Amino acid sequence: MSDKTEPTGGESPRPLVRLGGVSKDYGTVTAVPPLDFDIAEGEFLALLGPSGCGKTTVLRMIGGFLAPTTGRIEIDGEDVTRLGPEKRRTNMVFQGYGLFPHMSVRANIAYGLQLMKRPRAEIDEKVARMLSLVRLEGFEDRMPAALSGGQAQRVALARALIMNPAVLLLDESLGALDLKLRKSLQNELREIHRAIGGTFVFVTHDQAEAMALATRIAIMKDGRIVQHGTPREVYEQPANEFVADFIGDANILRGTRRSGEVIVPGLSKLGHVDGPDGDVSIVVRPDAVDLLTGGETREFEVTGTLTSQVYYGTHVTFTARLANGEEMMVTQPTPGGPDLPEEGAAVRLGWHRDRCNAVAPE
Ligand SMILES: Nc1ncnc2c1ncn2[C@@H]1O[C@H](COP(=O)(O)OP(=O)(O)OP(=O)(O)O)[C@@H](O)[C@H]1O
Repeated sequence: MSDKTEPTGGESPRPLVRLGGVSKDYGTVTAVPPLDFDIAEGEFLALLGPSGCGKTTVLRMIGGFLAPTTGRIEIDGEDVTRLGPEKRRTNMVFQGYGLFPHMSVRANIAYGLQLMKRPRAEIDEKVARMLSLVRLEGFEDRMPAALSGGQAQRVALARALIMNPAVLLLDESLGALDLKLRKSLQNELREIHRAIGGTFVFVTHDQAEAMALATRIAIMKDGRIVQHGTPREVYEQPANEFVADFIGDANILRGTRRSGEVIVPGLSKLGHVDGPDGDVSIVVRPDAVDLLTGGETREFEVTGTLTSQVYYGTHVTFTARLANGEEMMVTQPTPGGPDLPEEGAAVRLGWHRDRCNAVAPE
């Protein structure tokens, strides 16, 4: 898997941000080894990965808050590698929002245009437009201390967007909010992205948030982008065990493949999936596994003992201990028919070949 996005032809969107061999060392520690990556105009890109994987470092280099150790950054065809944040057509929303506490909502939002000495009428008109975009009409005279977390976040967003940046950078900016507010702001952010058609780059370690917001997700590990694609692509076709495990829940069965047959120690012959001989891991999502109660068969099947069962109303989750001692997670829509098997019952589980992936083991 390459971490380079090559334009594939006339139809692919124009790259707006181009990172060419961009790396960052902190002293003797390489946080980001040389990275080649393009961000297309209009996309909502999530940089996703565990703590310390280098996502904030990449975001800050794009924004001009950190100078790369090597490489070149282009925005809209312009080499910005040596330009500071104020000279770039980027704008960053920080996690703590960074609102000026002694200024009203209106003054906070107007600040950038005021610095540029734009005419009063233009500022008033744009502030009004922003207040409407982030649904804060009527809040213009409030001071930041009198705002909720979600309102402060929206002011920070308006303050960044009023500058009409080519790229809006968001640094875990929903991180400080409670779950319910986060969800409603995720919806708003998505709507705002759609309404203005801008290019957003968002840093998060929360895979559910990345799935909810992004048009494309770049998954990072140890400073490298290990896979990028739409939320659906990275969920359904993870490139390796790390991605499978990081995005959603995954059952991972490690074994070997000979002439396409996958053999997992302790289990009988598992199934067939084309590919080269050698070590292989089969990744299957809990929602792809079926509990086989009748005579039905699947291309992949295992047997085990039901160890737990949780009823969630819309769906049920099971855990089964397989013959090799490993656990398998299963999620099923709540069946309307017969009773569910009891804990301790022998179960047969199976899935279709096109619902699993063979990936290289870690
Ligand atoms: N100023 C610094 N000096 C030395 N090392 C640093 C510095 N800033 C970051 N690092 C290291 O560089 C690596 C990448 O850090 P970075 O903040 O980009 O990760 P991250 O993925 O954004 O993590 P988090 O989600 O925890 O913010 C980490 O190992 C971190 O410890």
